[in-house]
Formats: sequence, C-alpha cells, structure tokens
Amino acid sequence: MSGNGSSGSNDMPIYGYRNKGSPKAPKLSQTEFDDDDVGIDNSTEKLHLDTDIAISKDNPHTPLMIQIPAFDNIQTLPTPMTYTPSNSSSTTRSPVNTIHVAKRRRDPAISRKLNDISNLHQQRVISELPPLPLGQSQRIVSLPTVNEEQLPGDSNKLGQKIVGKPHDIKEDSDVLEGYLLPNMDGPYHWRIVREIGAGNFSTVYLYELIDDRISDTNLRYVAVKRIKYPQEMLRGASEDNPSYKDTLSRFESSLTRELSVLQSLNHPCIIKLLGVNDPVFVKRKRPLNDLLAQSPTLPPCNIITSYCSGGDLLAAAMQFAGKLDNWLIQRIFSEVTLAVKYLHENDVIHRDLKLENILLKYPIEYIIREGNNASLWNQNIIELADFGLCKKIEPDEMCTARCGSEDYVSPEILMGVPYDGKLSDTWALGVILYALLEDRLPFDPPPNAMARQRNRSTSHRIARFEWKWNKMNDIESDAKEIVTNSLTRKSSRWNIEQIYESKYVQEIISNLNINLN
Ligand SMILES: Nc1ncnc2c1ncn2[C@@H]1O[C@H](COP(=O)(O)OP(=O)(O)OP(=O)(O)O)[C@@H](O)[C@H]1O
Repeated sequence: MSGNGSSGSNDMPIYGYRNKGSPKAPKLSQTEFDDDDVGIDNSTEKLHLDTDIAISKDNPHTPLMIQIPAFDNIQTLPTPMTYTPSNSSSTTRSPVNTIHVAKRRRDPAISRKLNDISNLHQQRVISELPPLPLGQSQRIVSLPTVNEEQLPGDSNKLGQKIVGKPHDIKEDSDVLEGYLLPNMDGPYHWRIVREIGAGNFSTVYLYELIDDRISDTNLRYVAVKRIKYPQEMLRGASEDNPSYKDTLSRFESSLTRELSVLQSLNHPCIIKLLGVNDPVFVKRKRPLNDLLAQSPTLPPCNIITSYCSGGDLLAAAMQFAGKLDNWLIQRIFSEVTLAVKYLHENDVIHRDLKLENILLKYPIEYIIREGNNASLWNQNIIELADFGLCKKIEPDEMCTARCGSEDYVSPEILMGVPYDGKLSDTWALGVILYALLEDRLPFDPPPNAMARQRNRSTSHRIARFEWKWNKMNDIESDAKEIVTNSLTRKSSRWNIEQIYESKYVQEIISNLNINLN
C-alpha cells in the first residue's frame, strides 16, 4: 500500500490531521441535546425524507446530483457543524440543537504551542503514548500485559511501593485515592506517571499502583480520566451565570450515564471501568449536587479504567501513514465489530465510534511483530473507549440527540431527524474501515479535487453520500463490501449483525480465540 501521497497532492490531510486555523469547538455530551429535549422542525424532516427518495436505487452511494434544492447551498443544512461560543471569552455551551464537533488532530508540536495559549485551552491535546522500547518487550516470553512491562522513563518508580498510609498519602497531589468496583472497596492508591491523552471533557493520565494491599496485576497500571468541568460550572452559581443550574444538571446526567453504562458492560474489547475516586459518583443519582451540598467547590472526578499501552488507533494509523498491514486492519476492525455487536445486543449505542476511541492494548510495533504468534490470537488487541455519548435505549427506540463527531456522523443525524442509533454506529464503522484502508477520511475533499469540491464542507459530502475509492479502486477486497454497505442510506445500510457475518470479519473471528463470556 502506498502512503497518502497516492493522491499526488501534498496538502491532502490524512484522518482529518490538519491545521485549519480556527480552533474546533468543544464537544458537547449527549445530554446537551437530551433526546427528549430536541425539537425537530418540519422543514428538517422534509429535507431528510426527500434525500432518501432522491438517491437513485441504481447508484445509491454517490449520486451525481441530489434533487434537493436546499442542498445546493450548504448553509441551508439544518445542523451547524461548528460551534462558535456566543461569547468568545468564555467556553459556554452550544445551543441545544447544535451538533457537537469532532476533535481534529493537529501536528503535536502545533498542539503543544496552542496549549500554551489560554483561550485555546479546550483544543484537543495530543499526548500520545510512545511505544514501549522494543528491547524491553523482547525480554518477555509470553504476550506482555501492561502490568508486566516497565514503562519508558519509569524505571526508578517500579518496585518502590509505598505501604498504604492514607493520611500521609492524601497530602501528595500526585497520588490518586480510588475505590474499586464492584463493591467500592478502598481507598487504594496510585501515583501519576504521565499524561496520556486528552479530549474536550477530560484529560487522561497513566497511574501506577503504590498500594501493596492489591495483588491483582490488572490494577498495577490504570488510565485515569480526569473530568474537566465546563467554565460555566466552574464559575459557580450567580446572577450573571443564569444557566449554571441547567449546565450542572445536564453535565451530571451525562457523567452518571457514562458511568452506569460502563458499569453494566463486560466485554474484552471494551474498556473496563475499574473504579472512581469517590464512591458517590457511582452510588448516587445526582453526585455533583450531593457533593456541592457539602462543599461549594466542584469535586474532582477521576474515572479509573483499564490502560491500553498502545494508545489510540488514529495515532497508530498516522504513525504508519497508510502502511498498516491488511491483516492488522482486518483484525482490528473485526474486534471493533465484536465490541459494537455486544453493545447493540445489549441495546447500547455508542454514538462516537472513531479512530481516536479505539485503543490498542499493546504498542503497535509489538502487535505487528507478534502477528503470527498464537498468543496474539488468544486475546483481544483493542478496547473500545469513550462512552461519553453512549445511550442505553429501548429496543427499536429512535434517538433525536444530534451528537457524534463531524467526520463520522451519519446523514440522518446531520439532518436532525429521529434516527436509529445502531445504524448510525454502523455508518461510523464504515468510516473507520474506509479510513484504515484508504489512509484518508471518506468525506474529506477527494484527492485532486477541484477548488469547488474542496470548498464544500464535510457535511455537504456526507449528506450527498459523496465518497469513492481511491487507493483501493483497483484492488479486490472483502472489506470493500462492508464500506459500501455501511456508507449508504439507512434503508439499505448493513446492521452490525450483517457486518459480523461478512466474509471479512468471519475470517478473523474463526481464528480468534478470545473468551467472550
Ligand atoms: N484507557 C486508556 N488507555 C490509553 N489511552 C487512553 C485511555 N483512555 C483514553 N486514552 C487517550 O486519551 C484520549 C482521550 O480520551 P477520551 O476520548 O476518553 O476523552 P474525552 O474527553 O471523552 O474525549 P472527547 O473529546 O472525544 O469526549 C483518547 O483518544 C486516548 O488517546
């Protein structure tokens, strides 16, 4: 496979890795647009219906022309894709029916600079996990787990356990006190190692256990997602902050929803919720309100999860710039399919499936090196993360919350009409697979695009199902039928069962020996 230079165009970004000048908006959690709250205006609904009718049955994916006058002008699309705070000095929320905006990656060096600029502090921070030194993993005979490995630059910390002395430890700001599920035992203690990632609503850190009361190796290294509260909440209740209460309650229900769904899940390919810094967060329905009743300052919220030392798939894919082996793409995609199948069978929709939210359990170099080793086929290599927009639905329930990430959002969510969350998830799976195969996002401007095409927005291309094969054009692959049947109108889109049954996925599943119970 060639790199993204296949287009012959140097300025083509891969995976939305670009610097567009103006910062992207913070992402809003689904409760910002509570499904019950969102009003759908009739004109929007009509647009949507017309769209489905307008797409020819012979050529359902890339209609030459869409017969909706409104779409000739992208500005008439009902869903604004970029959020501009009404007051640039504050990071206030989007209007209720604004879609949340994707985090787009910048060059890490640019991001670091930007992070120094205070008014851009909500911009996504790139702090990827450097792979483990190859020399270290060579010492390990069996497939390493993060618990067995020594982390780069961390040698002096390993082995130096601190015997639990809660009152001493509490004074150390680098130390996390955590309570473990299912019984909220604790507190136990971990020390910070480094920052490993950041989103709009959290910064994620790697922590190492320093409490010798715990022997479970899965708890030695953990990822800690530290929730960032919106400015509006940090400013506290006052007359000039009228939406404080509303923001608090929406934020709180989003947080408790993420935690309760995560608690209910148990699948190897899905991130594990291990604990929290305060049992209140999983025991109470309104934890923030309850804690604020005791103290006026917002309580820190730290979510303790399993740690994936390979970082996220976007970083890995970018590192390999279009040269990820086909078997690896097939393997990763099949495991994501298993995770989503499990979610959908349990009536949970994710709504934010994207490369950034697929985490690699091991450094990619290790996975590639051990590709043929049976030990790699006896366990999963990915975990699906970030359940901030997930929702437990009733069977066949339609959703109305307009949320997702710009490049991955389905046309029906874009239109703002009630949608089947499961089918919107499979649309996103199509985007993910296309991106891995083609080394670019399907709805970015096509390689060698004319200026007019380039100027069209991503949402315009999504609404028109405007994507095509480039690198893969002349290549036969079973993967292509999955993309073709995912990035299509919802009436003919594959559901997760169909993706699971496909030849491409079954080829992997039949060789995979992971315990799904
Ligand atoms: N368990 C983990 N192990 C390793 N890295 C992780 C883990 N959890 C998160 N990360 C890193 O941190 C990044 C941000 O995490 P996450 O997406 O959960 O945060 P977020 O604030 O919910 O983001 P968003 O803006 O999409 O809502 C991930 O893309 C990944 O790179």
